[in-house]
Parts: sequence; C-alpha cells; structure tokens
Amino acid sequence: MNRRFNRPLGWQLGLGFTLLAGICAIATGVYLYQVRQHLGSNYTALVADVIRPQLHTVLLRSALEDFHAHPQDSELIERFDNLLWRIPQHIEGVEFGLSKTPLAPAAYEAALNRLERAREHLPELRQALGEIAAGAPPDDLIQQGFAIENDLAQAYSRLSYLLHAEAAKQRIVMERLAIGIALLILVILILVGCLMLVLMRLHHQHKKVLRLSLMDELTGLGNRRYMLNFTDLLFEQSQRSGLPLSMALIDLDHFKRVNDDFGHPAGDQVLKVVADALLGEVRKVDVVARLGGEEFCVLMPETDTQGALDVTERIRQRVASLSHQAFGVPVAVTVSLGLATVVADDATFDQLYSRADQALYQAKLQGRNRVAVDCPHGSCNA
Ligand SMILES: Nc1nc2c(ncn2[C@@H]2O[C@H](COP(=O)(O)OP(=O)(O)OP(=O)(O)O)[C@@H](O)[C@H]2O)c(=O)[nH]1
Repeated sequence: MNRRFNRPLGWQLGLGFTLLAGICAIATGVYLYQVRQHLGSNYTALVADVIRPQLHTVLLRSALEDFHAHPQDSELIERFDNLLWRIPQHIEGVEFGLSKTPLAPAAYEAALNRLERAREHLPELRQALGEIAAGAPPDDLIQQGFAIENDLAQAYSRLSYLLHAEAAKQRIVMERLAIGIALLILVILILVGCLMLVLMRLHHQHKKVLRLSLMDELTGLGNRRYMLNFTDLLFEQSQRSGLPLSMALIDLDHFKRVNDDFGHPAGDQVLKVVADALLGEVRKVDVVARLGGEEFCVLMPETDTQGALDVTERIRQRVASLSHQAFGVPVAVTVSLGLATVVADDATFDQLYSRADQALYQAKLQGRNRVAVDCPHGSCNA
C-alpha cells in the first residue's frame, strides 16, 4: 500500500500550514524588497514643496510683465526684490527634499541643473534691478528675468510631474500592500481555524482512546485497568476512615458450554446480560469491572463482610433467575462468587484479590452457584 496517502489529517494540515506560511512569507519578502523605494518617502509633502515655488515663478513672470508698463514703480521693484530673495530658498528646499527620496538622481538631474543655472544668474538679475532703481531702462532685467523664469518654470514643472508620478506609484503600492496584508490575515485566520479543528479532533480522539483503554467494549463496563485505577484510592480511603473495603470476584459457571452449545455470539450476549444484572445490584460508589473472559469484579467501599454478602447473594440470585428470553438462547446461567474484606489493615490489593480468588475457587469446588467468603481462618460458605 502507498504510505503517502495514509498520513493522518493532522500531519497533512501541518505540512499544508508550513508550506502556505512559507510561500506567504517569501511572497511578502519579495514584494517588500521590490517596493521599499516607494514606501520610504513622503512624496505628498515634496509635491507641496514644488507647487509653492511654481506659484512664485508665476508671480515672477507677472512682475516681469509689469516692468514693461511701470519700470520705475518702487512697489514693483520691492516686490520683485522680495521674489528674488525667495527663489534660492525654494531651490535649496527642493534640493534637500529630493536628496532624501530613494529616487535615482538621474531622474531629476536635468531639472536640478536648470535650477542651478537659474540660481547662478540671480546676482546679475539683482544688479539689473539696482540699475533700474537708479533710472536705467528695464530691458536687461526683463530679458534675463524671463530666461531665469523659463528655467525655473521648466524645472519645477518637470519635478512636479516626476513627484506626482511617484506619489501615484506609492499609492498603488500601499493599496496592494493593504490587500496583501488583509489576505495574509485571512490566511492566518483560516490556518488558525484549521489548527483549532485539528486540536479539537486530537483532543476528542485522545479522550476516546483513553475511554477505550479503560473500557470493556463488549459489556461497556470498566476493564481491569479501570479497576486498578481505583484500588489505590479506595485502599487509602479505607485505611484513613477505618471502614472496611470488600471485593467480590464473580465467575460464570460452565460458561464454556454456552459457547459450545450456542456459539460465541450467544456467549457474548450472556456476558452482556450478566454485566447489566451486576450493575443493577450495586451502588453507584461501587466499582464494577470485567477482568477478562467470564470473570467480573465488584469493589465495595465502606462495606463489611455482611453487607458485601448481601450484595453478592442478591447478584447470584438475580443471575440465576434470569429467563431464557433475556439471554436469547435456552440456557440457565449461574455464577459463583468469592468474597473478601479488608478492615483498616496493611493488606495490599494483591492480597485482597488473592483472598477473593481463593474464595471463588472454594465456591466452584463446593458445587458452583454460590457465594464463598474468605475468612481469616480459611474460607467459609455464605
Ligand atoms: N462468548 C465469549 N466467550 C468468552 C469470552 N471470553 C472468554 N470466553 C470463553 O469463556 C470460557 C471459559 O471457560 P472455562 O475457563 O473453562 O470456564 P467455565 O466453562 O465457565 O467453567 P467454570 O468456570 O469452571 O465453571 C472459554 O470457553 C472462553 O472461550 C468472550 O468475550 N466471549
């Protein structure tokens, strides 16, 4: 048989989880590596840094046009001078902002060169402005001014386009990242859900295995291991309280004949009916178990020999009185019982079991369908 297809569900889910988590981690890593240059910059702020000098460039053009009409207007000269002082500050601000972006310098080099050229010509423009104030015609100023304005306008326009494009790319990256993170969270939630299901299943199976390991499947009673789980506790309680603990071993008489005459399934049915009869005659605190084959056991805490004798005699009578209908086959079933009691002494469970077994042996020896009690000085009949 191909073992590959026989792996347990938990193993398959674990493998699937690991693969999926690995793929998600690699995909996220690759994506982040690719987009990291778009994520580190605040392009929106830089776009604002470029728009502001663009406005001043417009003001510069309008001032230059006004010089045609009013070359000696002192207010105009002052406004123009003011604009000239601001231009280098803007250029510095934009240069600084660009140097902080992860953009390749080649992308904005041409624009920066134009800005630089404009800045270099500013002293000449200031000198021309001074000459106008002294009465010279504005022609030189207007000519040089438009050349500078042209450089500024083109440089800022180019930068504005570049930064808008980068800002748009950044937005797309952020949107994809948000979708990626949402998907990752969804995958993690699904995986956690699967993991919970597997854990619940394992827990359920663990409980089932535990139950089965302590239960006799045929009769539904506890098995030998189930009974042994209680013995330490019951002995300890008995020794602490000083109250007696009794044990009865119950064995079906000539059960082999039932199997031989009516078959194994009929024998199973008899065992089940006897198990029910046992349960019907004991208290809730008593521990009933099938030790194996056709042998049962009842541990009776806080029960002296006389009390245990009453219970075992009731069990014997009840089984003997069971009808053919109960068994499903025309058979008369009886049981032999061996009884032993410990009273606050140092006896071990093995000793108690051995004494009950001796008594059972005596019950069989004396003709079956009876209760024999293990007495301190040899066994005695009920
Ligand atoms: N149907 C059935 N038979 C079982 C089961 N376990 C043990 N047996 C049978 O129980 C029979 C026990 O036979 P013996 O040990 O000779 O005991 P007995 O025939 O009851 O005779 P005494 O105990 O001496 O009265 C055997 O035939 C086993 O095969 C079981 O789970 N189901």
